[in-house]
Amino acid sequence: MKTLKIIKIGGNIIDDASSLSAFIELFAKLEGPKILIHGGGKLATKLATDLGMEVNMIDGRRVTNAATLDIITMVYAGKINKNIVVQLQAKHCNAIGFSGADGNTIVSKKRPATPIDYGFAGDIAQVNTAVLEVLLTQGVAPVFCALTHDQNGQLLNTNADTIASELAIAFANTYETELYYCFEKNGVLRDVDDETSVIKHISTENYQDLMQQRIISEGMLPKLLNCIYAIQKNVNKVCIGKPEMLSNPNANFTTITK
Ligand SMILES: Nc1ncnc2c1ncn2[C@@H]1O[C@H](COP(=O)(O)OP(=O)(O)O)[C@@H](O)[C@H]1O
Ligand SMILES: CC(=O)N[C@@H](CCC(=O)OP(=O)(O)O)C(=O)O
Repeated sequence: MKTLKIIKIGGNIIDDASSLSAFIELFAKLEGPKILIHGGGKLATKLATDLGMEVNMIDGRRVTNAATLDIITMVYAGKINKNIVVQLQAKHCNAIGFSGADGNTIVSKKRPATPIDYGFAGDIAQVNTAVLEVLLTQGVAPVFCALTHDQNGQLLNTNADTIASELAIAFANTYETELYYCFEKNGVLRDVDDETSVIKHISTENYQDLMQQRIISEGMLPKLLNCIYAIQKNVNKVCIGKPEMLSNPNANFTTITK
């Protein structure tokens, strides 16, 4: 079976021009089929705040009203997605930008309003891989932003970490899938301010202890839950760390195991 690399980059990499261009260079050089998923929550928060809009995050997830949905559509599907695609083209990596509506690739359901009303937030119901398979076999890299659709005309905000794990799971029958969460830290840290405190292995058995000890908080909460879910659903490899882990297996990063 061929290996498919599914790589997610977070807000702090996107926000920093030199980190982003270093990542783009690394991604462009990766051999074989690959998919990139980007977040951008940080930039959306900044723009919304600059416009005097209230930003409400609960457990690392954004409460998305109609005005917020407009902002994130412009930021995620527009500015960030196109900026990444154009930079990949400059490195001779052919790429195409996607939301879940494009090619009907990711269909989601609006999250129920109870117990917490997240507004226009979508939980993924279906991933359609056919269009993506065609691109992957042509050597084209799909680049996903954090938007899905309900097939009824509504875009929905979906956590980028979740999009990455659901894409990896959807391809797990046809490829050896490797899922990498790249962000600005070395991995999941025992002490968030100490880059040397990387937890090298997290398993489906010990992750709940880490949650209970509050070692995991904010954006790391949905990230780790997505990692655990992916490894349980037969994704072959799941890692969290700096982009260097993509080219250096000896780098310090976190691996999630069954
Ligand atoms: N134990 C931990 N190890 C590393 N980061 C953590 C931990 N707990 C919380 N975090 C926070 O989670 C953030 C990553 O989540 P998030 O802000 O959503 O980033 P991204 O945009 O990369 O997905 C880190 O920047 C860090 O502040
Ligand atoms: C529902 C939800 O929370 N969606 C996220 C989507 C963006 C994202 O995931 O960005 P990062 O990966 O950079 O955090 C949000 O709007 O913040």
